[in-house]
Amino acid sequence: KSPYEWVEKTNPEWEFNTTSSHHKESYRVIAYDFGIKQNILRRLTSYGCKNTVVPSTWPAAEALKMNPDGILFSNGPGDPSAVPYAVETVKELLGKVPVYGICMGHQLLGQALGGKTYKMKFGHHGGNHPVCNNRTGHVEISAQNHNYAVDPASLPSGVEVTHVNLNDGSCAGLSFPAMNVMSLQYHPEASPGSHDSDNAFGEFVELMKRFKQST
Ligand SMILES: NC(=O)CC[C@H](N)C(=O)O
Repeated sequence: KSPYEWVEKTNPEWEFNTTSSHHKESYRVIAYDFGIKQNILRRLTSYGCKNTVVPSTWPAAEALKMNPDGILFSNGPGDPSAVPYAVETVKELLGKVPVYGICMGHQLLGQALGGKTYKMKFGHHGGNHPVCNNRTGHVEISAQNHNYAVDPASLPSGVEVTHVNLNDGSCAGLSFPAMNVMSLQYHPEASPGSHDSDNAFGEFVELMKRFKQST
């Protein structure tokens, strides 16, 4: 119900990505909690971020007063088109600081950028969904758990589909460089894995770094 700090990293015994701790700078992340998975917070912390979790209803203006280097919109259950208050909050934050959406957060970002979401026939559930990372051309095996998706055809120009689910061609990730936006429809933080997309947290750190250097 009120903001709190998160300081726990992935347990060193279970750390699988030896490069995550190479990020020298520490960035301040405000994480909007729509039903947040603790492992998202552990991965952000392992990548050197200092995280404050805020309730889903936290006003955008209050979040900005906390001087974030970046904002995370978390996963969460239910129909993303049924939470217009959250889309409004995301809209207010767009362009102000780098943002990263995971699952529900990705769907809220899609709507805030002008797109629409739809209910999938069966949804994606399980730990073995192949996703094409269009930027690298690599296939990443991913853990997924969603019943709704962003319709790429509804997105305005400038918004890039960065990841595609290879089972059905649906949108699995977005980027809008003009506003320092990145998002994934699935779970890069999945524990026990797959860990193929873990580096997305590193990309978020790089986004925050570039933004900080440019301001
Ligand atoms: N894991 C999630 O965040 C789920 C996203 C969304 N509520 C869906 O079912 O599509």
